[in-house]
Amino acid sequence: MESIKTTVNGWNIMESIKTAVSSWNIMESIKTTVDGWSINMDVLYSPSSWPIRPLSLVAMIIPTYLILLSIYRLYFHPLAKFPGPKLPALTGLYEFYYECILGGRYFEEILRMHEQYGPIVRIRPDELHVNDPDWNEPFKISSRVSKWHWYYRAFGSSQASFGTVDHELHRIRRSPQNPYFTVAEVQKFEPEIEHIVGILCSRLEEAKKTGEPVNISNATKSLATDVVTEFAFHKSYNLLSEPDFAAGNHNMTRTFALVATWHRHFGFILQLFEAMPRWFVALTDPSAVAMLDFFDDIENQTKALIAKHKGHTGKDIAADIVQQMLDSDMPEVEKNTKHLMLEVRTIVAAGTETSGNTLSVTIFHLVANPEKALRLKEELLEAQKKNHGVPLTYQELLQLPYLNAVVSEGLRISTSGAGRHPRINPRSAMTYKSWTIPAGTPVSLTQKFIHENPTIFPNPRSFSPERWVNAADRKRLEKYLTPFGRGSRVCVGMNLANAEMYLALARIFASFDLGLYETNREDDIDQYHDFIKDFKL
Ligand code: HEM
Repeated sequence: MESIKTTVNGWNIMESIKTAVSSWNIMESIKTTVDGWSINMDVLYSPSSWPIRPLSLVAMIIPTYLILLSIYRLYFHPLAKFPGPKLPALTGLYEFYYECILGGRYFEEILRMHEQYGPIVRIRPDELHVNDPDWNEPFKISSRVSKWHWYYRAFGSSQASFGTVDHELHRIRRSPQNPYFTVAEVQKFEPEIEHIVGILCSRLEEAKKTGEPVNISNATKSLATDVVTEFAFHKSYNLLSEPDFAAGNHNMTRTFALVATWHRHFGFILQLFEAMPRWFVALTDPSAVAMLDFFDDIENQTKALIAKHKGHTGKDIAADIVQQMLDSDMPEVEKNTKHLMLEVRTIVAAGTETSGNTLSVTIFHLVANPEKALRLKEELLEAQKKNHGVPLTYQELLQLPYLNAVVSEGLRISTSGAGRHPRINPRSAMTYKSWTIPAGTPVSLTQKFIHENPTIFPNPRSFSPERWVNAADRKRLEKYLTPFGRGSRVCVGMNLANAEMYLALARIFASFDLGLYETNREDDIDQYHDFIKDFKL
């Protein structure tokens, strides 16, 4: 055996291997670099038995490694003492099956685990989930928690505020956007929302004349897309004018949710899609092409706006979200085209299916409960009459108790983001009851579970605006109604989403009597998939 000269961090690797396989021939030495370390590594092989010896070494090492890893995860891992089934504690493949193979359905399995093991459960080898509506520690702003990169990379936006991991960096990226999304800014935008809602109403009017059914889900998602694109960069995509309400675009968003889940697990799927020729992507899924076209379009819009604002130094009211970020005190390094483009893409993507889905689910429940739709209509018409026939503004609509109750109940029952929201405290341990969650552990909560908790919201599957009408009840329940998330990562677009909801519901239900057409709750409304994949597949 030749001499071996390999030392990394003082540990003589090859000396150890030599001892272990001293009967083997060592024939060759190659020079390789690992993490910047130059290592003279001798390659082990026996020419007479190649490749049997290396293969048998691999065949020996892999099972040994897996057995040791399993023992570690089950008995010695810092999370080993937490309750939960053995399989998800052993391997992330358990979650992979529910998320990637079944398409975002792990939330149902997590709920089942809680039913069996209690309020805190180990749902992956390295992740805990808590189902307790009163536990807010990971969302307290003072906790300065991070997001979990592995989970949020699914959305391909770790450079945008949504997917930014670190709390402090998130503050730097988010603060410049906040002034653009205030209640006051949204109120200024009210005429544009009115205009876009008007387009939807005229499409409904046409359908009333022709008797054609309207796919309200695609219609409301088009409305949300038109509103958010008009709001962000004053160029409505005008999907409401598409004959089929741009059904392909909305399929594309659902495709994205599935691609995103695979991307979370493998980390390269989105880049792979982006690098593939379009014709090849079309072979796998035509709606994925639409997704890539959408990415390109947002990139082009952002570049055009950057060019338009070049040289502008004003700190006055921003003309669009790109100018808002360019004019802000955000460090220059954050103002590069890629970062701005990812922010715009995230804002548009986050503001379409969410608002559209909430609106269509709310409309469904009103139409499925005609007495509630009638109560809403009467409230709206009465208020309008008192206002001398002039339709109420957003601010005036906010004063209507039943409409308020309908919006709250719609937000509760739709919970358009069904997925979990993992947070990490990298600095210190978190405490849940008698449990100490080690620093650095991803711990998740799922808003949908709180919104459907029968002790807080009795009969949670029933659409009941009435539970919000009494002021004392509303005060007690509002604490648990957090469809827009919590803490420093709360939805930046919530004021816009609220304005859309109030204005669209008010105009639609004051003017139309809708009925259901080939729609049932089980197949068309209930949420079977994580995040935005709302329909049963
Ligand atoms: C009913 C409609 C909406 C719902 C239910 C909703 C829900 C949420 C939730 C739950 C989060 C937090 C996610 C997390 O913690 O991981 C969030 C964040 C976000 N939402 Fe919304 N959203 C809605 C509408 C909108 C709209 C209209 C926009 C854009 C105008 C928008 C843009 C965003 C962005 C950019 C974030 C990331 C915020 C950050 O981390 O700084 N959302 N949304």
